[in-house]
Amino acid sequence: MSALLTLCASSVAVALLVRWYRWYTHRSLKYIRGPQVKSFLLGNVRDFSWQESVGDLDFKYYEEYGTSWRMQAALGKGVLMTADPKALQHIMHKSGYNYSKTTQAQVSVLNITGRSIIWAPTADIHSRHRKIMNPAFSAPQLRSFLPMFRRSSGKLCQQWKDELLHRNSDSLVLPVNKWLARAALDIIGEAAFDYEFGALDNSENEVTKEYDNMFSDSMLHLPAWNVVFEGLWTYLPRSLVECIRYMPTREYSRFARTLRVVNRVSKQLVEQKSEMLLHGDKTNKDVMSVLVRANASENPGMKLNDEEMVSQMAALMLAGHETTANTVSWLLWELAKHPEFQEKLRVEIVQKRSEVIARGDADFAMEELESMRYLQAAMKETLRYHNIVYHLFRVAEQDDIIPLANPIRTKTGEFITEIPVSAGQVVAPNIAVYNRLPEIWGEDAHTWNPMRHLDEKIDTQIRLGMFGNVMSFSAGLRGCIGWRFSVIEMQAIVADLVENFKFSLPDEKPEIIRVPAGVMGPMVRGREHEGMLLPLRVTAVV
Ligand code: HEM
Repeated sequence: MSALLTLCASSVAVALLVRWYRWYTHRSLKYIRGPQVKSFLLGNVRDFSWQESVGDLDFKYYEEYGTSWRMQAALGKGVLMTADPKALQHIMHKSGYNYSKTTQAQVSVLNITGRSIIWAPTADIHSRHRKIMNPAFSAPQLRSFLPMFRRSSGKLCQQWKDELLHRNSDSLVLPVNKWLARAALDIIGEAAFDYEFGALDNSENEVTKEYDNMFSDSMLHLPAWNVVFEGLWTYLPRSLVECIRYMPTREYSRFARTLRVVNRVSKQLVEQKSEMLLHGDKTNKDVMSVLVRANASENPGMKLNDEEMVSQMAALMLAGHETTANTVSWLLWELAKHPEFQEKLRVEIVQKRSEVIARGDADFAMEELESMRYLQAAMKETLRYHNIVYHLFRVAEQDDIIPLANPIRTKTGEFITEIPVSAGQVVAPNIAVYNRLPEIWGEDAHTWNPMRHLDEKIDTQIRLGMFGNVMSFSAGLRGCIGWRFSVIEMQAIVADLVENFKFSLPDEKPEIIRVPAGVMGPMVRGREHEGMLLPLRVTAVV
């Protein structure tokens, strides 16, 4: 028995070694410049995941090496990082499914959402998911959500007014990110599942509690062993890697706990909606109902199975609430730092309000929100400047040649305009740097300046992003399916908040850092133990 075990263990070890050796020696990127690697085991991964504020290292390396450089993942694996517009267009738009998600990216998503669209590992699985989900994200379907978004933002405003009344004050410092996360959870609940989380009414709701600080609890400052361990995943059989979610570590058990709660609710909802469909009820417009109907009318080979259907809920909650809530939080923070722009925005909203009143309507129509130039510019600029997702990780399925708009100097001093990569090469589109390229956004790219979107000076020769050409929603076949949902939601919330409240920095002027916790979120320096936090002084507009 023990001989058999030894044989098995040795075979696994040899197989691992062979796979690793193949990776290590394949068409390398060693001639491309990049930051020094202090540890073979950790590569540069730990430097990035421990940087104090997202972008600190990225912007430094961009200054040193240009728009493409080599970094090193765990166990000596080279990664091509690029913010080069032509390279990104090639990878995200022109290559179809040639650049798929890396094993680490897929398995992390599997741990958080199950077998959802975000996880979908292959072209055929992903296109099947996307086909079923697309109808639920069509522009007319999403526009019909506006009144509901406005109801939620109205509720948020009322809660803040009640707080002010309760404290008998016209101004108060509030953790705006926490409130916005609860509003966004209620919105995704109602729009996506016709389900009331009641998060704004009750922060003790189990789902609200599970999502609170989920990323900072699990992915902020990953320990060294975790980095090496995740580096090993590429060399292990997929079925084994997928079992990792059952390991009782900080990261995996936090995700597993959240997923258990979400799946329980989700299962009931899918059953309920399938039941409604069986009884001929096709009236519900929420995303999940549209999904259940689209799935029912699809031919058997293209359908999502039960597990996949249930997983979409976790995916939508994961992708659709904190991303939007954090973006709005950053937007309010920037308004607090730019009071003149904030006032211009308020005047714009108030002017449109008088048109609504003159017309005898109760609220803004979609066209009115979309015609608010300062509002649109503030959203685009915040998405650009405070991108919640900062790196993507893709792997080339076939040998390829990546073209560059900006030639880079190699270690030997030669300038190259394209980078040949082998199948299996990991490529990391760098959203943080692309969104700050002076050649696209202007010399003041490192300044939050919404006016750039009104001056029409942005270089859009290479079209990449979905909204304002920013990369924050990613791009191409696997770009954010919910970008329109998010934009409509953000404009509904911001217009309401700015019409009703003024935002300023708290007296103690807390230093806000953009922590790298898988996604980028705000924390107060010195109060990191409180988790994600963005406090602002909120004053009622009278
Ligand atoms: C400011 C808000 C948002 C940002 C910054 C954002 C960003 C992103 C990014 C960068 C991706 C690509 C991830 C990758 O390739 O690994 C993505 C994908 C996705 N997003 Fe969003 N997102 C936002 C809002 C939303 C909303 C509101 C929803 C749903 C209601 C949503 C649903 C999704 C889904 C389902 C995917 C996976 C798409 C696919 O793989 O085909 N997102 N998002």
